[in-house]
Amino acid sequence: MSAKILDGKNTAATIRSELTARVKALGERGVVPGLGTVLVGDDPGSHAYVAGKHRDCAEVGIESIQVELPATATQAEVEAAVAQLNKDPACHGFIVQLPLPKGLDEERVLSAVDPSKDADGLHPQNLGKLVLMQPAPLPCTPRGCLELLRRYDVATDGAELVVVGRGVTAGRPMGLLFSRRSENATVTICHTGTRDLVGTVRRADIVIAAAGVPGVVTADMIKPGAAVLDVGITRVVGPDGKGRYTGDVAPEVREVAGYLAPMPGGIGPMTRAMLLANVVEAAEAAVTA
Ligand SMILES: Nc1nc(=O)c2c([nH]1)NC[C@@H]1CN(c3ccc(C(=O)N[C@@H](CCC(=O)O)C(=O)O)cc3)C=[N+]21
Repeated sequence: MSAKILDGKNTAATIRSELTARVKALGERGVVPGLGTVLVGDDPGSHAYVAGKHRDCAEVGIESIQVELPATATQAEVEAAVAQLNKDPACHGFIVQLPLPKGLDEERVLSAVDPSKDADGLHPQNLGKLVLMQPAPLPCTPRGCLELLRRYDVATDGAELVVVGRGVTAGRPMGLLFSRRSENATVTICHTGTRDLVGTVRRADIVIAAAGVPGVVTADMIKPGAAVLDVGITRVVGPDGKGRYTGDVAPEVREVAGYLAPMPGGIGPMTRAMLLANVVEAAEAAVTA
């Protein structure tokens, strides 16, 4: 039996149509939500991702504010771009596309973002609020995983949930989100120091693969019927010289898992949809403030 596909592409389209209605309601109150992006350098992957985000904005009626800087930009120049979006009233939320070119201090740049405009949910203050379980914009990838599981009625309450990867944008906040009382999963985070990766992942009812290591989650690690979400996305250059993307989940997993959020078509589109949701929510908060 092949896994039921958790279709992030379709679900994200549904979410965008729901957001379109909320953007229309904001428009009737004279507010057009705006998403800003700061893109530094010429990494082709980053350019493609940012272009996708602006396409999504156009579909939903969110205004796009794009700031592009050359790979040679200094720390001060990047921080000046952040300061400009912080004070731009048309921008309700923005992101600094990661990774930044070498030599730039990512943490300092992210700390410079106005926490109320942090569409990525990655500002230290908002990550702190996630620990404290206070209301704040949530990191888009964990929120996308949660939303996808909810919409397919995959229960998290009491589930053994194993995250592979401890990165700041996905793995680490994932554990915090799913261990909340409202999600109620028992969370384990695996990483390069994990002694028994196979045995640990095999206990999981829900596996979230977010290591950024192609194929690290293999079929022998999956308890039959488990839900598997592929969050990994690594650009690899094939023998033909063309770049393509690979997930963290090996293809054979599909035959063992009960549910699979594939890459592509799974968490990537959901991540983008949650970015839009964070911007719409920031604009709604600005109206009611
Ligand atoms: N500040 C910041 N915020 C991010 O959210 C962020 C980032 N930096 N840096 C890079 C990673 C990666 N990321 C992806 C989002 C969507 C897809 C996506 O939509 N992927 C499609 C395939 C590609 C496509 O069709 O365009 C899919 O999985 O179906 C991929 C990757 C966000 N990131």
